[in-house]
Amino acid sequence: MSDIRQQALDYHEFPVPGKTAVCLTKPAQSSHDLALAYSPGVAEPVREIASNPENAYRYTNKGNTVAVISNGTAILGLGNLGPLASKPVMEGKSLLFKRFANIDSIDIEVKHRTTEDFINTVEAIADTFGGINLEDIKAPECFEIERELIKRCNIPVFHDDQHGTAIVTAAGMINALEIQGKKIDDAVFVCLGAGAAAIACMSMFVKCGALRENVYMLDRQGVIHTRREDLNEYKALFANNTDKRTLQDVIKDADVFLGLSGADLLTADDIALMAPNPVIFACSNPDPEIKPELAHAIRNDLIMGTGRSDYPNQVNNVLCFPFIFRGALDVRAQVINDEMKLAAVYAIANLAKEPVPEEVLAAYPKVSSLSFGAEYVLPKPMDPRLLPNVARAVSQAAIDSGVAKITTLPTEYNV
Ligand SMILES: NC(=O)C1=CN([C@@H]2O[C@H](COP(=O)(O)OP(=O)(O)OC[C@H]3O[C@@H](n4cnc5c(N)ncnc54)[C@H](OP(=O)(O)O)[C@@H]3O)[C@@H](O)[C@H]2O)C=CC1
Ligand SMILES: CC(=O)C(=O)O
Ligand SMILES: [Mg+2]
Repeated sequence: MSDIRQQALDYHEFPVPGKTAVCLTKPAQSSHDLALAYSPGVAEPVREIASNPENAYRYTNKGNTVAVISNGTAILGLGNLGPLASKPVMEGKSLLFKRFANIDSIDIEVKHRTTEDFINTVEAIADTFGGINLEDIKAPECFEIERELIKRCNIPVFHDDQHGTAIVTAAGMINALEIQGKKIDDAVFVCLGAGAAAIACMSMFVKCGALRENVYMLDRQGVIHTRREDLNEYKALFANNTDKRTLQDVIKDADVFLGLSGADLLTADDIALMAPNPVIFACSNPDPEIKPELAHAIRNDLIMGTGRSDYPNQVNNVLCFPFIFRGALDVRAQVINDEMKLAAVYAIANLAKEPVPEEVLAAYPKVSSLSFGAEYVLPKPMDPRLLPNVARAVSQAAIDSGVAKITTLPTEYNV
C-alpha cells in the first residue's frame, strides 16, 4: 500500500507538478505569426464573434474545450475536503478527456459561500467552453446546481457523478444480470448510498426496466422508507413502503448490491445472505464497500465490480464522460438529454459483447484473455472502440432528438 502511495505522489510531482499543461496549436515563431495571433490580426476574429457568437466555434478553442468544475464537497468517497484538495481529481478528469477523446479540458475549483454563488460563478464563465462537466459536488446541492446551470447555459452541462456513473453502471448491470440469468424487472436491488451517484443510478435503472418497489436505498440512517420524515425530495423518490430498516434486513435474498457510499460498509456476512447468483458493484472510490477478495472468498456464484482499475469489471464513469462529450461536441448539442444518455448505455453494454482486439489485451498485461462473462461485463477504458461507438450513438441520438446544431455525423466515426 505504501508503495502505491509513494508512486502516486511521485507521479504527480515529477518531472513537473500536476498532470496537464497548455500547448499551442498555431505557429508563434516570427513577428508575422505574432501579428496574426495577437495584435493586430486577433482583432479580426474578435469582430466576427462580436457580430455572431457562433463564430467562437470557428475561430477559438471553445468547441473542443470542456471545463471540469468542482467545489470539492464529495471528492470520490473521501468526503468534503474542499476545492483545492479536489484539484488532483479534476486534473485527472482533464487528463482522461484528452487521452480518450482528444478533448481539451481545464480544471476549475470554486470556493463559494452559497449554492447560488456557485451557480452564478459557473454561469458567468460558461461561454468560454463547449461544455461543462460538473464533478464531485455533493447531494442534494448538486441537483439544484445542475438543473439551474442547464437552464442558464446554452452548452451541455453534465454532472458526471450522476449521469456518467449511471450510464456506465446501467450498462454493466444490464450485462451482469443477463449473465446471471436474471431479468431487470424481477430483480431486487439494494443501493447503499442515497447521494448524487446513487439517486442517478437508480433512476437510470428504473428507465431501463427496474421496478421502483424492488429498490431498497439506504443512507446513513438506514433504509429509506415511506414513514421517514427526514427525507429530501430526491431521496423521497425512492422511499419504499416497507418495514425493513437495516442493511441486513434488505440484503437478505437481494439480487443486486450497488455501493455508492464509502469504504468497507458491506460485510462477508451480508453477502452470504444474498439470493443465488448475485451482482455486487461496490463502486466507492478509492476503496470499495467490500474488497473483491473477501467477496469471492464467501461465494463463487457472484459477479463483482468495483470503481478501480486494478480488478476485473471496472464500473467507473471514465467509460462514459470523454465519449458522451465527444458525441455532444461533434454535433454541437445544446444539452445532453435522456435519449443521448440511453444511447450511451446501450453502446457501452453492446461493446462488451464484441471480440476484444489484441491491442486492448496488450494494455492489460496481467490478463491473458477477455470475453463477455462474469469477469468482463464492461469494456476496458483503453478500448479504442469506445470513442467511435459511444460518440456515434450519442451524436445520432442528439440529431434524432432535435438538440444538435450540426445535423450530419462526423466522418471520423466511419472507421
Ligand atoms: N465508480 C464510479 O464511477 C463512481 C463512484 N462514486 C462513489 O460513490 C460514492 C458517493 O459519491 P457521491 O454520490 O458523489 O457523494 P454524495 O456525497 O452525493 O453521496 C454520498 C452518499 O453516501 C451515503 N453514505 C456515506 N456514508 C454512508 C454510510 N456509512 N452508510 C450509508 N450511507 C452512507 C450518504 O448518506 P447521507 O445522505 O445520509 O449523508 C450519501 O447519501 C463515493 O464513494 C464515490 O467515490 C461516485 C461517482 C462515480
Ligand atoms: C469516479 C468518480 O467520479 C468518483 O468516484 O467520484
Ligand atoms: Mg466523481
